[in-house]
Amino acid sequence: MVCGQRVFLALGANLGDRQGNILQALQYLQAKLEVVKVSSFYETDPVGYLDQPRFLNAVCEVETDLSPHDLLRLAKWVEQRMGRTVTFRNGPRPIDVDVVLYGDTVMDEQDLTIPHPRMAERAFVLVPLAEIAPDVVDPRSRLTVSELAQSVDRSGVKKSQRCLRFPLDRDVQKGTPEVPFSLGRVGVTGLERIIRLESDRGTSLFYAKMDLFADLDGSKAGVHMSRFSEILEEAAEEAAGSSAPDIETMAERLAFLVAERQEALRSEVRIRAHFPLKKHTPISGKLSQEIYTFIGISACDGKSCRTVSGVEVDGLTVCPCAQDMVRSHSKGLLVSQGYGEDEAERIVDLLPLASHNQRGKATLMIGGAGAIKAENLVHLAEASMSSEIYELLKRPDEFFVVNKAHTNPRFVEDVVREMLRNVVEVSPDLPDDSFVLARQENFESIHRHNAFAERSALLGDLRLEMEGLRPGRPMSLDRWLMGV
Ligand SMILES: Nc1ncnc2c1ncn2[C@@H]1O[C@H](COP(=O)(O)OP(=O)(O)OP(=O)(O)O)[C@@H](O)[C@H]1O
Ligand SMILES: Nc1nc2c(c(=O)[nH]1)N=C(CO)CN2
Repeated sequence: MVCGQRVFLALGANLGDRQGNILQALQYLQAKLEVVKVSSFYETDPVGYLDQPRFLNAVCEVETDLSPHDLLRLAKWVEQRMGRTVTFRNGPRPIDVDVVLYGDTVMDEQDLTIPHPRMAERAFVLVPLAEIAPDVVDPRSRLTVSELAQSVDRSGVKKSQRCLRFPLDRDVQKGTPEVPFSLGRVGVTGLERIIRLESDRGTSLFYAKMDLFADLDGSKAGVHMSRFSEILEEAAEEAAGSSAPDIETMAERLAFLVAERQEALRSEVRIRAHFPLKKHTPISGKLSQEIYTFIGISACDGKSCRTVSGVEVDGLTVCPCAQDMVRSHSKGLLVSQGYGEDEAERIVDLLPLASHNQRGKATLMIGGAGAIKAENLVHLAEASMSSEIYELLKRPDEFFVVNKAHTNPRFVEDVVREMLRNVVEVSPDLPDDSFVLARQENFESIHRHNAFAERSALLGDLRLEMEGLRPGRPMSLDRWLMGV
């Protein structure tokens, strides 16, 4: 096929589930070509042989490498696959697929004529065709489709809504709920989207997973779940279509939209996306690309939002406990070999000591006005583990990582405390009511289970606690988002 050819097929059905048949035919066609546009469906009076049920007609534009004959073969296969039997010309059928236009090709062969020989007289072809391709020129008459459509009687062709009719004697959702509880979060989870965010390289596309929720009043049973997710989908489309400066701003925009569309008192949006950041390896200075998970969470009451930015970062942790046992053991060995106590102590202080180590996942989130950006949080979280890790490590880099990790043995608790300290120390300018969450999960190498630690609190409380001025007060992410 010559590139840029516009190819159009006409579809018609007047037996069985006509709408279902056209949709099914479109699905079968896509086994071998790409359907790029489909017209509305039209209810049409039968033409040619009149004593038969009314037709449903549509036209689609397709993109294909198939030759005209292969396209005809595909059309015939679809007709036969859908149970069309040989009847008579213009007779009733579950589906008819005709090749209407194939670019500017004009051909007259025994089994194939292009443009379709009766196209110019058929309103049931021209009206849907004019809807999706008014300016396309019929290479035989040199008239545009819209001109051809003007010159036929269109009275027997009526646009029809695609619908599924079924007897609806009551609308369950319209009643009051049987149990009048209000619900905190109703919505969709795991919605996958490509989002646009501004990065240092301009606007980039990122793969993201989102959860979108609105609260639901106890008197409101009237929300159809499908309608609900439809609105959320629409809101997600709208907000995901335009770029945002960062993931938390994207979450905030979506939260506003959801609250507005759902007329909800409260909405909540959570987004996670994978971000590539460039890092230099520690010794050889090679550039490597590291993938981090950025998190944006926002809760909105229709007027204002509470927004959190966060990161999930992989790193390395070395177990202090096992290292301490290795130390005692090594010292004992030295003493048994005739070294004095003090000397043995100095030697084990000097030499690197083995321990078990594992990959760990640090999560660090900050919420509130002027919060630290996810890109910066990455470094605070990485610096809190025994060592950061790299995708690319030349041998001196590898030694650096192993040595650094064994010089900084840390339990999960240590990592969380380090993160909290880092946040408190680097952000003296953030308000006391900022939210901080630090979490560490270690995928233990000597167990099948993981080790876990977490703390979340208001920054002001962490400041006092670090000074020893007040015992720890917890604040959960959910409560902070709720403004409780
Ligand atoms: N452009 C075309 N698209 C589809 N079939 C075509 C075309 N040109 C010629 N034909 C030939 O017409 C034959 C009959 O087609 P089909 O069974 O669809 O006829 P019909 O739907 O009863 O009437 P009509 O061709 O007027 O729509 C096909 O087997 C095919 O070889
Ligand atoms: N309204 C309408 N009439 C027809 C149709 C059709 O698709 N719609 N197809 C025919 C044979 O191709 C004959 N007559």
